[in-house]
Amino acid sequence: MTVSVFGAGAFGTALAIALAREDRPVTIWGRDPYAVSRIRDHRSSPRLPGIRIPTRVTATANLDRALEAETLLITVPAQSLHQLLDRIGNRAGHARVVLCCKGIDMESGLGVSSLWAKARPGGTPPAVLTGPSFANDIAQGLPTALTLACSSEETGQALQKGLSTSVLRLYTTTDTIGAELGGAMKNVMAIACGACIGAGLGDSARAALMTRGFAEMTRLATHMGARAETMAGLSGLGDLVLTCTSEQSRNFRFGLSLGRGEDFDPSVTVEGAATARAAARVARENGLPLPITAAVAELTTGDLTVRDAMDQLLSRPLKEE
Ligand SMILES: NC(=O)C1=CN([C@@H]2O[C@H](COP(=O)(O)OP(=O)(O)OC[C@H]3O[C@@H](n4cnc5c(N)ncnc54)[C@H](OP(=O)(O)O)[C@@H]3O)[C@@H](O)[C@H]2O)C=CC1
Ligand SMILES: O=C(CO)COP(=O)(O)O
Repeated sequence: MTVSVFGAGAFGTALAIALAREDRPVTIWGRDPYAVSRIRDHRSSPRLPGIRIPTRVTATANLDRALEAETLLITVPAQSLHQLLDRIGNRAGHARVVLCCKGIDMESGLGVSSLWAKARPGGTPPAVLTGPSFANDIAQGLPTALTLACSSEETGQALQKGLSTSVLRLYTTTDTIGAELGGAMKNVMAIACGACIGAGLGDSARAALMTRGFAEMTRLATHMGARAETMAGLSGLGDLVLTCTSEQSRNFRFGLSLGRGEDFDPSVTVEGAATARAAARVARENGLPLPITAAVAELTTGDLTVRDAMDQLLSRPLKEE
């Protein structure tokens, strides 16, 4: 199976490295010719410091060449997906598409697979690859387990076989909506948990946010047609645990900076900020109570302080769990 990765960032490069280590042919497409030449000529990426990219990884800025692969892994941030879709146009042909981005599109309020399907009516629905995995861990060859979601069981199994490696273990599901919303919403909860720890509110408060955040993720996802059990898997609970407890997470670190009142580098990809706003809007429109998500949305726009967010959440009416 030939694979092209679209997006020369941390995650795309890490996946390419994992496949190349097992002698699978893989090409990275990047929009920035400098980033591409750095991979091609120097075998390194500033987003994966200290990692050497195997020579079996090919890098190109030529979109048509990358689109010749049988499987296309899309690894740009969720808010950039519509731009990439416009750029690809109808040139993806019959390739199998696997979306690896974690977010809800701000403009449409759609998850990434729904956004792709809307832009390609009648086309083969894309698969989703998501779950607990830091790019740096994958690039180092550390053991990782992910969810490969595909509405077609047969295609899902073929992708599982083609993309698993001896240390990257893929589990299949047909619930693409559950998988993608779990991956999107755990970033929102990681910002909340980072803010909580940054403001010195303690580990008990973080555990409460993770648990009630998980309830919100499940409420939103099941409303959108997902299965509740998907949320308890790698793509939901698994990624929630990883991202809410590790300073390797950019979303968690962004939350920490909010809690500490510190600046955060705006060039760093923090998917949970836009996703919180998109999800809060979807929730309002559908009458779904997502109080943590709403608070994170307002925290990221500066409309709420961490202290006010805490007071707001604690003063909600008492209820059954
Ligand atoms: N990093 C991680 O540990 C993991 C990340 N993910 C997910 O993967 C996705 C990508 O994250 P990650 O790789 O870390 O992000 P990075 O910030 O490291 O890289 C993003 C890449 O996408 C490129 N890009 C952005 N917009 C466009 C566009 N419109 N067209 C083409 N390329 C574009 C950037 O190019 P340029 O440099 O030119 O801006 C850059 O190469 C996110 O949704 C993230 O949640 C999932 C699991 C783990
Ligand atoms: O998705 C991830 C881990 O599964 C990466 O998290 P961050 O985007 O917060 O770094």
